[in-house]
Amino acid sequence: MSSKSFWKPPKAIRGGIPVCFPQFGNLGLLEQHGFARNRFWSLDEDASPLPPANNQSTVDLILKSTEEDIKAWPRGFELRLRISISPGKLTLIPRVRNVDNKAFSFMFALRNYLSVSDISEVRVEGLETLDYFDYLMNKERFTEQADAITFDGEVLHIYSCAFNLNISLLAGNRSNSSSLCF
Ligand SMILES: O=P(O)(O)OC[C@H]1O[C@@H](O)[C@H](O)[C@@H](O)[C@@H]1O
Repeated sequence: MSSKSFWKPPKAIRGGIPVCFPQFGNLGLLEQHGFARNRFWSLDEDASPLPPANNQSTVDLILKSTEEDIKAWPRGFELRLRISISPGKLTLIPRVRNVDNKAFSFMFALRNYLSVSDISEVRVEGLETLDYFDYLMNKERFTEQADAITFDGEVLHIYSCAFNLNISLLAGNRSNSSSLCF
């Protein structure tokens, strides 16, 4: 967590991996990025069986709709998050269960912060040819042309169809790189 982050409820702290649910950003009537990141989650006592452990430690968390949530968003849900850690790898597996008596749609995102020592040395690879909306340019749509994105100011792009991607964040040299798989 950055030393510049401070937590002043009801605003969420900026850092870690905020879980955006059931709304992303301000694309709805709820608070920014939905309420899930501002709730206390519980340990999931009823988690589905684990796949064979491969040198990894796992914790299962759950968030269930409360009466307060239902007033703002009238759907019955269970949101589960399995967090697994093994050497050099962090895996998060979210699952949403509808416990309502009707179908509902929702938005979900893991909006992770990454700590870098010098932003001018960072390159993000793996987004070439994807379409994106540039939120600093009136949400205009563009197609990514660059084989690597670098940063000399604020960048706020929302990429579409960024699934099954292996995005590399390179800071300085390749031995410092991280891969993000979606
Ligand atoms: O500060 P928050 O609520 O965690 O949001 C972080 C960012 O989330 C993005 O989705 C918004 O487009 C940004 O404007 C915002 O700064």
